[in-house]
Amino acid sequence: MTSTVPTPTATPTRTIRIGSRKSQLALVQTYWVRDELQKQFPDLTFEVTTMDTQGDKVLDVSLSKIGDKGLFTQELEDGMLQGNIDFAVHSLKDLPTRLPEGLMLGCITEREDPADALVVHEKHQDKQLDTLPEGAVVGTSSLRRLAQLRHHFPHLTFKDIRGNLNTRLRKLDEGQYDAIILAVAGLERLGMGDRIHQNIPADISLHAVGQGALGIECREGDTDILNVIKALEHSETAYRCLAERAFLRELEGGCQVPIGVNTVLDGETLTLTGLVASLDGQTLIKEQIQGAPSEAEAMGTALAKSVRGQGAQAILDEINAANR
Ligand SMILES: NCc1[nH]cc(CCC(=O)O)c1CC(=O)O
Repeated sequence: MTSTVPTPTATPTRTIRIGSRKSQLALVQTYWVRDELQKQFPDLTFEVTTMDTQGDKVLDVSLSKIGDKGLFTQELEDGMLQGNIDFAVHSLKDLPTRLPEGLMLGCITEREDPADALVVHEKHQDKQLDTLPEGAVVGTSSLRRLAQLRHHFPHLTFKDIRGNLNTRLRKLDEGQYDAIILAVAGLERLGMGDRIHQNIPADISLHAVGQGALGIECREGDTDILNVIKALEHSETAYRCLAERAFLRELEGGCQVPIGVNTVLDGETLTLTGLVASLDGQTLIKEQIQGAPSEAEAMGTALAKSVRGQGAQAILDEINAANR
């Protein structure tokens, strides 16, 4: 007797595995990416895998002391290289400018407001950065924010702060700080935009490279995955962030350094402003370059070389020597 077993002919629907950190902000961002992709690719199945990274585990050490070599990304990157996940969603700001061999930045999504925000304790509701009292304690763990704010507001005292957004807000509300500085984008994404007390203007403090955008990292040359994630690419944000990342890549030597940027894309003209600050806020070296968006990365590199010649190299040498 013969039995006929039907051979499956249709290719099974592929499940695409997305990697994410577990923080509330990371999950909001990752689920946004998943939902947007699901709308565009209804036949694909997406699955989210969460992981703790070094940056989530080590909470008692200042960020500037541990440096930023993939602190928030390495476990996810190992997951991609081992084939356990297909791509990872990051805050672009947390993604190092040099990626491990075999991985690439496959997509940059539309940026939210990249500015920093002042969030104050309720007793300072009527205050702004320039009217906070002498000695008021401002929480930030970013050398970039520290140096620029120290420069403009020498009457303030700065104190390190770590932990996720909710932890930082709790420390502020408990009275451990008079005010803290956070990214506008993170607060907005978590539905806490009402905590933004002052949107810090670019002439006071330039934002971090990639701030406000998401970066999707994948295996180099994984065309199936690239074809999917590219659907979320926002070209204006991508040009701006590629210029910003090239500026940082050319300047950083491993340690966290106070570097700020601003970019504007107006028609076919991309303007990149870059700044390197000394830790004490005494010296700010700031320069600007303009060019075509297709030259974004070359512009970032050229601007970095230019600020180096204007004294940024001495600042970087000093920071690197102190960290050695
Ligand atoms: N390093 C932490 C981090 N990474 C991304 C954001 C906010 C969202 C963004 O900049 O895209 C934050 C928090 C903050 O700086 O306040």
